[in-house]
Amino acid sequence: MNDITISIQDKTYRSRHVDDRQHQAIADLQLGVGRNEFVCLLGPSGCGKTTLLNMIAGLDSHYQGQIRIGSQAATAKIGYVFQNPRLLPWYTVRQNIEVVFSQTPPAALIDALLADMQLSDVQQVYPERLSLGMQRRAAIIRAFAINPDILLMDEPFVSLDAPSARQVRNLLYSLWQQRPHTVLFVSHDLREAIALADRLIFLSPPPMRIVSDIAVNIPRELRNDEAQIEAFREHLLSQHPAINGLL
Ligand SMILES: Nc1ncnc2c1ncn2[C@@H]1O[C@H](COP(=O)(O)OP(=O)(O)OP(=O)(O)O)[C@@H](O)[C@H]1O
Repeated sequence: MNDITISIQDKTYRSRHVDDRQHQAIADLQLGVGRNEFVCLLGPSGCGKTTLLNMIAGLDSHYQGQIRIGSQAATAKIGYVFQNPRLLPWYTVRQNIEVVFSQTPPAALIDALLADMQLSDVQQVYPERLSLGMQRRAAIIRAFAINPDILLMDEPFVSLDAPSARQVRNLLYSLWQQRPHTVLFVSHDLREAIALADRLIFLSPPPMRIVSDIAVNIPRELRNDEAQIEAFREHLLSQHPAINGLL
């Protein structure tokens, strides 16, 4: 059974300016995501990936179509990790996680997540003193802490150097294996997407549609093995040459 069922007939941005220009961002997009599936969305810059995540998160309801999360869309809990970590500078790392709870924050869970993401030692530090990689890890903890029905991640490793991106990616992957969640993850990096995903969804330039939907069959214990990732990538690109133009 799908955890997310997306059926968008049309998402058009209408300019409020006098010339009333329109931009059709999404047309006829159908996508189902299974429970605890990790799905990566890949497509050219500006194709509409963030637009789609915002629609799933309920931040944008101006479209024709339906997005169903679990059995009842209205009460779904959404965790959203943005491109920018968006930590509050006047709160410590721990307070930035606790702030998402309207009632008493679950201290033991937060302790465990801080340990899993290797941030226990800096939990009382303010974000400006952290590296960008650490800030990203704190943002990931904040999203996991609410135990969301759906976890949306919009290029959460963008602008990290390669070793930091690899470290955060590996920590995220082991966190997700311990605490499975349904994830929609936007990436521009095919190797990163192959290392993380159960499925890769390749998207067209606007109006955005699904071009290819490809299962990644590399066993979980081999996702750290760069040779495996590279071999899968080369095979994928040779079988689906059109994908080259979408990255
Ligand atoms: N509020 C808006 N009004 C008008 N057009 C918009 C608005 N927001 C986004 N767009 C346009 O919709 C298209 C899709 O934008 P979106 O940010 O969703 O793309 P994206 O695939 O996430 O891009 P990137 O990979 O660069 O982050 C772009 O052409 C963008 O200019």
